[in-house]
Amino acid sequence: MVLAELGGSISRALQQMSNATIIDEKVLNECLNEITRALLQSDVQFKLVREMQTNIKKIVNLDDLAAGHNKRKIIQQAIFNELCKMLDPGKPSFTPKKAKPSVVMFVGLQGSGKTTTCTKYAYYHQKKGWKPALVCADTFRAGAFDQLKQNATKAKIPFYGSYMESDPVKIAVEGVERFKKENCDLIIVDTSGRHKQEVALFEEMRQVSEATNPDLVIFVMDSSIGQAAFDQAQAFKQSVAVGAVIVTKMDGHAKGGGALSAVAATKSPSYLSGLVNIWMNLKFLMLNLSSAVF
Ligand SMILES: Nc1nc2c(ncn2[C@@H]2O[C@H](COP(=O)(O)OP(=O)(O)OP(=O)(O)O)[C@@H](O)[C@H]2O)c(=O)[nH]1
Repeated sequence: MVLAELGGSISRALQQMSNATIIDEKVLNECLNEITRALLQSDVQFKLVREMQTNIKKIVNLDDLAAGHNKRKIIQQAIFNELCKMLDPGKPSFTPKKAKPSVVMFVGLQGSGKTTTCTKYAYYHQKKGWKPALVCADTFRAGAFDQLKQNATKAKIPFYGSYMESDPVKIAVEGVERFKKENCDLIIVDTSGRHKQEVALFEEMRQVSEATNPDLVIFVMDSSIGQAAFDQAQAFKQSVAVGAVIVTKMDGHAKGGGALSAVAATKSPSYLSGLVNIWMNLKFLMLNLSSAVF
């Protein structure tokens, strides 16, 4: 079930509950069962779903609610709060400020969507008045620089990279320095894809991070890996200071809920709570960057 469908199922369950003439235990249970089913179909961890159900039942004690209380509203609010709690790491993520240079480094598994998302992120901020720039520190994948260059050119965003240099640390430092001198206020460093078992590549990522001292490290994750995202997110978090998570490919995958809840479980301060907004804005870019991006 993709996220839009999950949203639809939850709304329908709440609507059915609201339409009931009398709100009793049976109606509440039916509504919770419907939501539980939808969350499990979206691959959300069973433990989280069960916790959510238990918490709502504790908050909404129908026997104790005196006549006159708006039971529908109380149930809706409790469900809303518990769903938000599932994705809320409890810490805000770093927010770049205009006219003050910020360095944002993108990390993640191979093919998770880092380069694509870097450009969307840069474009999104450019539209909001920032002066972004892109640095390609991916020296591992042939064609990575060309891909970033192509995307950046279409989006009219300055970029830096090299066909000759094989040291990503050197490229990242040079790019960041150059764009700081050019007064760019959002310098985005794209890195190679890597897996937690690739120790040398993890060390390289740590070095890029140490040399560029990013204000924010964004872990980009492909939603199709579902709950397996937890181990990977933990591994990245242990090597570099992951400060936000962007989940990609939510447009066509049934495991989006699993990926979201798994990443939330790592308690990274994240974009998760603002994900839908960011996603809507990024979708706009996809239309504009045409088939080169997708
Ligand atoms: N459907 C869909 N495809 C996406 C999305 N984000 C990226 N892709 C596609 O996924 C593929 C990999 O994306 P890249 O941006 O190259 O991934 P990457 O993480 O930079 O790849 P590496 O540098 O090799 O690790 C490309 O074909 C993208 O067009 C998304 O949100 N939805």
